[in-house]
Amino acid sequence: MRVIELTGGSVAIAGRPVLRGIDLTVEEGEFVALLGPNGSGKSTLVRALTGLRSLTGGTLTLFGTPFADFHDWRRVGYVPQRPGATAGVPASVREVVTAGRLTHRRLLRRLGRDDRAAVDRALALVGLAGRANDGVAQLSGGQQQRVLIARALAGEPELFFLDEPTAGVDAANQQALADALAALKADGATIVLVAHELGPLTDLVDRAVVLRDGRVVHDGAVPDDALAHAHHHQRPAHHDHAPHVASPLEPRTEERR
Ligand SMILES: Nc1ncnc2c1ncn2[C@@H]1O[C@H](COP(=O)(O)OP(=O)(O)OP(=O)(O)O)[C@@H](O)[C@H]1O
Repeated sequence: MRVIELTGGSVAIAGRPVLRGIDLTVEEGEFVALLGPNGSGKSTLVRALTGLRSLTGGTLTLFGTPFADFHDWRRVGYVPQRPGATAGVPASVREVVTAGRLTHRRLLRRLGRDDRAAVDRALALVGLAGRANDGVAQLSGGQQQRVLIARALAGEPELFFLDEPTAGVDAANQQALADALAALKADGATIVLVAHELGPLTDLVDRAVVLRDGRVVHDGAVPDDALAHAHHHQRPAHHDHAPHVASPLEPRTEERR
């Protein structure tokens, strides 16, 4: 099944073209790496694919459904860019991860056995089962990133977007992430991941799509320069104002509005 089909996808921000006619198809079970220099449009593409940013041109179908008719966001998980989003939040690791179940619960229904099992599985997948009752603020940046990944995993997504989950994350945490994504992939999930260098994720990647200046300049094997060595990665200022991660306790549905 074709999970993502974007044809001629364009986005302009404040009149400036940021994505210019992107064609991208992703099949069920594929692991696609989105690569490209700073400002090439990777995050904007992920936001467009998750409905956080409207396309100004082109057509998009998700799971074979035209975007305008697609409402099954429970099937989609998203881990935004911006490590440290959990810093200073007085919540336990388990509480943050449990927030990932909100779209599965009816309003005011208490957590059920399925919810708790999914939370436990997600915590185990990212290797944080032993830290469930610790405050998130006590964890390192890399571990906090894993908490956000576990929160998205708790929703048991079939299509999973991660925006630079390895940026600024140490080797041990990168390996933990690679293990979690390998397990998710083995379960048949479709994964789209933004990265600068792939490091321990390299072997999981089926296809690399490279953006430059809002266009796809490569779609195929992973290019050599993306394999391991670090690029100097300057985070542009606009990421400090990312509108969609006000709090890790915010339900995913609200992140999408
Ligand atoms: N909210 C915004 N307001 C204004 N310009 C924006 C906004 N979001 C993105 N842009 C611009 O769109 C272009 C693409 O940005 P985007 O974040 O998608 O690139 P990226 O490839 O993800 O870069 P990075 O690797 O730095 O995250 C950049 O020139 C950026 O400045």
